[in-house]
Amino acid sequence: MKVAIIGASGYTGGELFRLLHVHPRAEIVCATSRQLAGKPVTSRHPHLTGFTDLTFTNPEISSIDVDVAFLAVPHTAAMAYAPSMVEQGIKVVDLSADYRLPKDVFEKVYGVPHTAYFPAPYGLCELHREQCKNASFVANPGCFPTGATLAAAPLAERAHTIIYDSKSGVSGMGDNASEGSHYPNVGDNFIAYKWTSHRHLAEMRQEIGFLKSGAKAYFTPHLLPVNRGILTTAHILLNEPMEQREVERLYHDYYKDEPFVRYQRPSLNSVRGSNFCDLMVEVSEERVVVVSAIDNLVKGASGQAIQNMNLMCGFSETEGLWSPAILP
Ligand SMILES: NC(=O)C1=CN([C@@H]2O[C@H](COP(=O)(O)OP(=O)(O)OC[C@H]3O[C@@H](n4cnc5c(N)ncnc54)[C@H](OP(=O)(O)O)[C@@H]3O)[C@@H](O)[C@H]2O)C=CC1
Ligand SMILES: CC(=O)N[C@@H](CCC(=O)OP(=O)(O)O)C(=O)O
Repeated sequence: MKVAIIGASGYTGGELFRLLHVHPRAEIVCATSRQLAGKPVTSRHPHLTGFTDLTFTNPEISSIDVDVAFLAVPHTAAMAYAPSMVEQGIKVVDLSADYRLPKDVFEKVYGVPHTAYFPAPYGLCELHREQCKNASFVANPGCFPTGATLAAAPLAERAHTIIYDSKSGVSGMGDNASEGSHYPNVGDNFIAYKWTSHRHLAEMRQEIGFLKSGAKAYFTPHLLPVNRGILTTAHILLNEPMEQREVERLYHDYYKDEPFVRYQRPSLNSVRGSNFCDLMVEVSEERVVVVSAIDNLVKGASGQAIQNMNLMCGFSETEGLWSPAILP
């Protein structure tokens, strides 16, 4: 498969390169960056030296001849590319938020008009696998909703309230420097942000609805002084109390055929660089605490995007992704 990465100079673009290099069926032939057009990809991504001779090009999509494209561009930018690429017969995985929500919800949450809306499967593979198989376009989920929804899914139907408390590494902000990502403001520090109003809450609530749960969901994100990873503590308040063993069995059964969900004590170290989501439960009367860990750039973005590409193209879901995490 010939592959294009639109937005290849960013973090998720660089991670797509690293992961696709070992994918047996993918060859990256196009990597775009408007600011770095004409420069070698390795000038931005030295980790790729020896693995690619490509130079960045401008995203002139009418002349791109590929089978698959990843849109690794900021939200509101993807809608400028998605419709015409799909029309050209290219299979597209969009890493941005542009097609994750219905049009009216997107416009409310993101505060901008959606100028090129069409409905798309939501690419949380464990929940929406059938819609993603053979699809020509998939909206890859947000990083926080991925870890949070996987933590809550098996119990959602039995809950009346779900509170997600998440901590993210700084690469979740992308590679644009800002006051919030400035080292002295992040290193040796720990903050909550958008305490009650983060845009990912809409995706989390959408998935709770998909799971036929009437539970109310709430979300507070925090910024951890690490590069990669998201640890989510989901407090799930049940309609009826359950025993520890019963909840454990429920989680084991729910995820028994899922290659990328592991039932074990979660930590960022155990998932870093991998496409795994690790999770574990502890029950106290009506409250179940589920903790999940993912790498925001892999299962939270580029790895899950490749998992979706595999589904869309009829490949084995683990192809190119079956590797363990990197230890510190
Ligand atoms: N970082 C993360 O953990 C996650 C990110 N995502 C989403 O993935 C997408 C990419 O994120 P990330 O890699 O972190 O972002 P970065 O800011 O690191 O990179 C963005 C890339 O998009 C390009 N770009 C920016 N504007 C446009 C435009 N209008 N048209 C074409 N290309 C453009 C940039 O290059 P240039 O400006 O030179 O063209 C750059 O290559 C975003 O939508 C993000 O929300 C999703 C899950 C997790
Ligand atoms: C740490 C950090 O800033 N994280 C980002 C979310 C990361 C992400 O990729 O979300 P989208 O895919 O929806 O853009 C944030 O809170 O907005």
